[in-house]
Amino acid sequence: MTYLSKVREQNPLIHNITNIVVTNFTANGLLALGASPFMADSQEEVADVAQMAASVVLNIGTLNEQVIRSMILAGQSANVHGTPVVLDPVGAGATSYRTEIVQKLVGAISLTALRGNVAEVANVAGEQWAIKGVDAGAGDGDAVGLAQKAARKLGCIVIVTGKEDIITDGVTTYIAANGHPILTKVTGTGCLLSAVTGAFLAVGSDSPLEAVAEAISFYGVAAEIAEERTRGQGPGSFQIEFLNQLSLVTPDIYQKRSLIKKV
Ligand SMILES: Nc1ncnc2c1ncn2[C@@H]1O[C@H](COP(=O)(O)OP(=O)(O)O)[C@@H](O)[C@H]1O
Ligand SMILES: Cc1ncsc1CCOP(=O)(O)O
Ligand SMILES: [Mg+2]
Repeated sequence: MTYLSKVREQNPLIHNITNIVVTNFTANGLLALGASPFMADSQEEVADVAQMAASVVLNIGTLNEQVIRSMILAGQSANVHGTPVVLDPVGAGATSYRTEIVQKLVGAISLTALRGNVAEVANVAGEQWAIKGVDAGAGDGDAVGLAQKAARKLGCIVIVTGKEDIITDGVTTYIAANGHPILTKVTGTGCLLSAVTGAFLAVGSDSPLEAVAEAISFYGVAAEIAEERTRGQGPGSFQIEFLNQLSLVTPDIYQKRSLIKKV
């Protein structure tokens, strides 16, 4: 059985503390997938929401001091209850504030997975890489080596996304090749992927690395099909069709199209 079918069967509750740019898109993407989104960031309730959730996804896209406190409360509540925690370090390294806050979060919370572009993951792991705002800058270093090093250093699964996606726990590494560059023309596709990773982890406690690898590969397959169906129409049509495909891609279609390999 695929983790995709488990997500659709179990409809896991995903607690998101995310940014103001992508909140609606993330909630709709999780619903399309078959998960149950809960966006909650008040300090007064985040520990309770994290306790009832099957997974907690923290995203630093639009930070403020209140939200940081909420992330720590939610993350620690998840840790106490053995609930997976995913961190998306949006823009880490773009400003010294973001760099400092990410270090505070990784010091206070035990992460299950970290998902970012190569520049963000490099910054979290204390390595050098160019960054441009919330996007990875130019760079042609060893992304696989960087991901593995980051996973070992942080003690969690690391997902580095880009043209190809790298998924590693520092020992076993997968490379996923599905996807399409048009994903970079829709804001929040990285953020939604971090939330989708949370949904697969929620049903994948038997084998978290394989659940994450499937999440990433599935997402790329859905994007490819959406692009094929909206070719020439631009990112707006793609965005809508992508949501459709998150709900329509079956385990069978996924398995036929998935291009993922262990390296
Ligand atoms: N050049 C590319 N070709 C194909 N897919 C891409 C490309 N760049 C990014 N993606 C895909 O876009 C999604 C978001 O990744 P990315 O752009 O790295 O994250 P972020 O938006 O957080 O910077 C992932 O599914 C990734 O595989
Ligand atoms: C544009 C922007 N600015 C702050 S958060 C954000 C969204 C980033 O989303 P993603 O990393 O998924 O492209
Ligand atoms: Mg991002």
